[in-house]
Amino acid sequence: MEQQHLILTDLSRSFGATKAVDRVTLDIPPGQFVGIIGPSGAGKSTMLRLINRLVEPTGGSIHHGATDVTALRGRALRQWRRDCAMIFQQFNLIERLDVLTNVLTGRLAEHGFLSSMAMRFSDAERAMAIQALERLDLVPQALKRAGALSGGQQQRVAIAKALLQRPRIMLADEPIASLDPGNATRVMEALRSINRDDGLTVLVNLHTLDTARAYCHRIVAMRFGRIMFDGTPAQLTPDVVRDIYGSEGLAHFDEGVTSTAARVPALA
Ligand SMILES: Nc1ncnc2c1ncn2[C@@H]1O[C@H](COP(=O)(O)OP(=O)(O)OP(=O)(O)O)[C@@H](O)[C@H]1O
Repeated sequence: MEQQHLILTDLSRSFGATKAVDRVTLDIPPGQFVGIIGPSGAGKSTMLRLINRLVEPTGGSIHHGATDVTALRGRALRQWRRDCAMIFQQFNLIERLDVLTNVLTGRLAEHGFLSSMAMRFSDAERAMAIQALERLDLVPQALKRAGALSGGQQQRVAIAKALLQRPRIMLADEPIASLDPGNATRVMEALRSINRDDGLTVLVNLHTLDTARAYCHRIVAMRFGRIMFDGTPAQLTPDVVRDIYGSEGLAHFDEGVTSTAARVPALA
């Protein structure tokens, strides 16, 4: 069951004349930690949204094992969205609710309409939520208002909430872009732990090459909607980086192979 590859074949999405994702083909084995890098507007976000069907493709296909993800409808589509949890740069928590309740909302997809409205959760679900908070070092914050937490803590709450879906794939769209380095490290460590300990496949969009190098088994670089590079961190040499970001982008990098925390500017 867990041995299913996620396979994108000629996956495309246009917005008017813009080819946001342009014939992307990727085979992602289960349990891989994949970093997606590339300049602003390269199509990274659209690709993750295509995978969990927040955005519909204009061409190509997505398969998970034998399942044609692009054809899923109704209940099967809802199940797919549970299988691939998504976390966002802006956390997407309900700030006025406490942390524990926010984490429990990760279970709402399993509930009927009425019990969702009443936010009624079982003891087993509460135990799951507390276990997730323990893993993410957030038990002391459990009864605090989510909006009162630091950005890094809020992102860890978002990860705990995502874990309550019991996903098989974790999609993370620039999860550390608005965090300071210390909090960014804790969030990346949390993603690494669920990848290693739970065997979840992780696909994470990143703006910083050094983070991608430090955490990912595989780096996929996009530009103009296309894949420019697909390989290991060691294969991502300065020449390859120049191809991905162009010479303008490269000027922001330390020429050493272990560059850089600089955000790469948009390339026209
Ligand atoms: N809903 C939309 N409507 C119109 N154009 C869109 C939409 N979503 C994305 N695009 C365009 O598609 C292209 C790819 O955008 P996308 O957000 O996927 O890139 P990205 O690599 O994630 O960029 P960033 O790093 O800045 O988030 C861009 O040109 C963007 O303007």
